[in-house]
Amino acid sequence: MTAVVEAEGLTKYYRARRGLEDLTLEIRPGEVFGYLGPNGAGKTTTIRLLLDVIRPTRGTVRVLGHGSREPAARARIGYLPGELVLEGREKARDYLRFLGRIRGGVPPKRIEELAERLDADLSVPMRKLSKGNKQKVGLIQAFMREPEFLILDEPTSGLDPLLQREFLSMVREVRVSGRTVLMSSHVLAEVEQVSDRVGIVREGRLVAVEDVSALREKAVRRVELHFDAPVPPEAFADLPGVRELSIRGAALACTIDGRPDALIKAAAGFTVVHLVSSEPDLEEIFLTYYSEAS
Ligand SMILES: Nc1ncnc2c1ncn2[C@@H]1O[C@H](COP(=O)(O)OP(=O)(O)OP(=O)(O)O)[C@@H](O)[C@H]1O
Repeated sequence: MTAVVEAEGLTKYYRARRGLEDLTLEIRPGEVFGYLGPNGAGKTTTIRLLLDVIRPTRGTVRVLGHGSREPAARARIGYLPGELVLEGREKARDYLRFLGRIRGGVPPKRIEELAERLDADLSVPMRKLSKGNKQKVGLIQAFMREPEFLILDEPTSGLDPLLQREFLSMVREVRVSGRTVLMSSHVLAEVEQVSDRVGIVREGRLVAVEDVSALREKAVRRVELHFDAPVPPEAFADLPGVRELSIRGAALACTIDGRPDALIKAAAGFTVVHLVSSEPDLEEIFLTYYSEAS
């Protein structure tokens, strides 16, 4: 099967400033690929190169089997830009219907269905849309044609948590229908819920590509356990993967590298009344990769 994205040594400099350095990456048909990195890492640069909005300094990229300069792939892609410009007096509904017509006949009903799911107000003139509503209009135009390949740049920015969940279920539906998604984000927690694989980009370089399950195992987490009575520190000494252990009476706190299995088995000998496990922080995962690289 042809890869949906095939990038080879893809590099972009904005004059002397590095946007992206030597990206080699394959995105497979039918997968949700999460593209993670902090602000300025090079995510938007990558996406713009895929879409031929900007041209590479070096390297090549093929999208849906076409070179990035051939327009053939564009009609098969749904795209949500990171900074969507929507202006004018036209109502959002009219704008979407217009886009639907020029992009091969999207039934108005489909636009209304998506608007309802995302709780978007389409009766507002574009220039008066709130940030959240703008993002919803952007999502509707990206999803409405049911494209083969969806490229979403920071899709949840400006959406409240309930709508973020709705959005994630829309992504899952795209995946179930066998289509492909590339989604950039700086929030690991949302990406890991829907992605098959994630790429981590930092300072213009792809530092890792991992199956989400493998990434979770590698992640560092802070864990707290509270017991019904003080526990003996010896019971928790030298557990594999457990670091920065502190035990004060009935409360235990530590950091876990990877699997929490050893800690859970040790704790099972006592009565646990409360457990707090923080979501792994993206920054901490980067640190895991840095320590591996050095
Ligand atoms: N048009 C441009 N001119 C000059 N430098 C640019 C331009 N666009 C991006 N850059 C620089 O390239 C680097 C990568 O930026 P990019 O926008 O790709 O990052 P990002 O990961 O998408 O971050 P964000 O989430 O903030 O958009 C940054 O250092 C940025 O300042």
